[in-house]
Amino acid sequence: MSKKIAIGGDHAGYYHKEKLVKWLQSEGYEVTDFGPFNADSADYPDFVHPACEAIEKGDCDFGVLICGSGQGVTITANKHQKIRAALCWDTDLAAVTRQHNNSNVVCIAARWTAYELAESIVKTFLTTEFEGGRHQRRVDKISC
Ligand SMILES: O=C(CO)[C@H](O)[C@H](O)[C@H](O)COP(=O)(O)O
Repeated sequence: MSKKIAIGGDHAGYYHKEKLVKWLQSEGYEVTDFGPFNADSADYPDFVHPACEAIEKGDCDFGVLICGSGQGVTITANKHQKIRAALCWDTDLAAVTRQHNNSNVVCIAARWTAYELAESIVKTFLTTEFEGGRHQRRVDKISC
């Protein structure tokens, strides 16, 4: 069954998001776009919270969040109990956060990440498995 992806961000991430939606769909992912739907100035929490709620409810499997620096979407997403969001600026980080942290949301800094690299980061994130073992014990200790 195809993985279901929640995607969202803000105006600064809008153009990356639009391209990522098309690319993810072409790869066979089922994508739910939480916006924004144009490049007008927008507030990332308005789009990040609904995207994360969809993952927490099980409506989506993974999230892709994009803002200017990636910081705002990461901070917001990690307010959710069931979300482990990681800001990734290369493919090695995208792989290790899946392997070690079982992250379920990848965050991208659109103003510091060329589109082609963003696509590679998302591809690596979505195709890398959690290693479990000692990492499961640590992930279990994250919630407070
Ligand atoms: O939340 C952010 C910074 O931590 C994001 O990078 C936003 O995209 C950024 O703050 C938007 O800035 P703008 O000046 O309103 O375009």
